[in-house]
Amino acid sequence: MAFETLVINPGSTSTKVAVYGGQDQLFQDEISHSVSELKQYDTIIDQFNYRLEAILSCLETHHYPLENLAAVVGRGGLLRPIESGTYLVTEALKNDLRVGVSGQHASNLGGLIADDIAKRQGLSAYIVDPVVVDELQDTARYSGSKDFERKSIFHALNHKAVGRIAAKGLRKEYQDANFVIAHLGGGVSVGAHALGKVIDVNNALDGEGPFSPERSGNLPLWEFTRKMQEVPASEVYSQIVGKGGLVSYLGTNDLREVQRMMDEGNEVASQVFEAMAYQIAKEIGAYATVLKGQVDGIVLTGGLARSPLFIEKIQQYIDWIAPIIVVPGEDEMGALNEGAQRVLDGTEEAKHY
Ligand SMILES: Nc1ncnc2c1ncn2[C@@H]1O[C@H](COP(=O)(O)OP(=O)(O)OP(=O)(O)O)[C@@H](O)[C@H]1O
Ligand SMILES: CCCC(=O)O
Repeated sequence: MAFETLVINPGSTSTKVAVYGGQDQLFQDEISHSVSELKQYDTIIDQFNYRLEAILSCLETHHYPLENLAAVVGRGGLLRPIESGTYLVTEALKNDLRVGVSGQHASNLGGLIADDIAKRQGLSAYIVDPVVVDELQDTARYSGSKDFERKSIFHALNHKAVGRIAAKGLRKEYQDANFVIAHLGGGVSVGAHALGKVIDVNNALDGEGPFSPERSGNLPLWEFTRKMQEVPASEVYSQIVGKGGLVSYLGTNDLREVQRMMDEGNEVASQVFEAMAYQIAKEIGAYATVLKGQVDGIVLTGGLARSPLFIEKIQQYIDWIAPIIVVPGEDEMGALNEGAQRVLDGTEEAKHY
């Protein structure tokens, strides 16, 4: 039996909506939210009704009857640290999404909107592998100061999905293999996957790891602290997430644009391109060390992995470590659906937050 699911993925400037029948996507839409529309709302949670109405009208445009649904699944959110899996949306989970217990993120709306639509049909709502999936080994939690503990915040949904794809390619189960997985998107997260657990990963929302299209990654801390005393508090975080990386060096978060600059002979663009590949490769080497060299494969995924030139640059540093598997782009919608399908068909039990 093919269960139909509604999948909701709120991002910072768009909401993706899709309906699946079993593994097949019946349709997908991306609703764009202009800066001026979003400016009306003080917080992400204040956008709830606006985004909900947009999703409902998208479903109407497709003449999709909500009665056909077996479940609704949303991307979520900055919750408390939890283990990987598909979670039933409960009151406790909704409450933590609303208050932003670990911070504000567009995906906090995923579970809340999924639950609202599910309730209308008397169905359950789920979230799958939110960004706070935490499987860190204890040694990885040390930051170097007793006042700060390292946190696991990364592109868990895509990491886990491509981990399963890579394992299948090696005719193994994900939980029987070791991978270094690098999600290369607007932000970058590189994780050590040991027998199905991400035992260490750079916190992609807090200035750890390599620089990326819009994030700074590690910075010289003392210099940063001094410099940031000169700017308003609201500006400080955006220097790490949003205005860092390619945006800071070249004024764009688009690697394709950077490659156009390089084609026109822009030397700075070429150097920044090289440096981003270098930092990512260095991080991959570090995580291979976390796995003590026992690496079945290195997976390169996300939007940047669509660039053969960028992949080639990284590859030249790391191809001695383990076979490289490139899974370009990401399929968060498919991964959310699969998480819900595993619960609907009884392969997995939904976890409770
Ligand atoms: N064909 C391509 N060639 C080169 N770069 C590409 C290509 N397609 C996408 N990119 C780059 O990938 C980056 C965006 O990746 P992606 O779409 O995975 O990120 P995102 O979803 O916005 O952010 P995140 O993954 O951090 O949530 C941009 O820099 C974009 O220019
Ligand atoms: C940290 C994972 C999510 C994001 O990049 O926004």
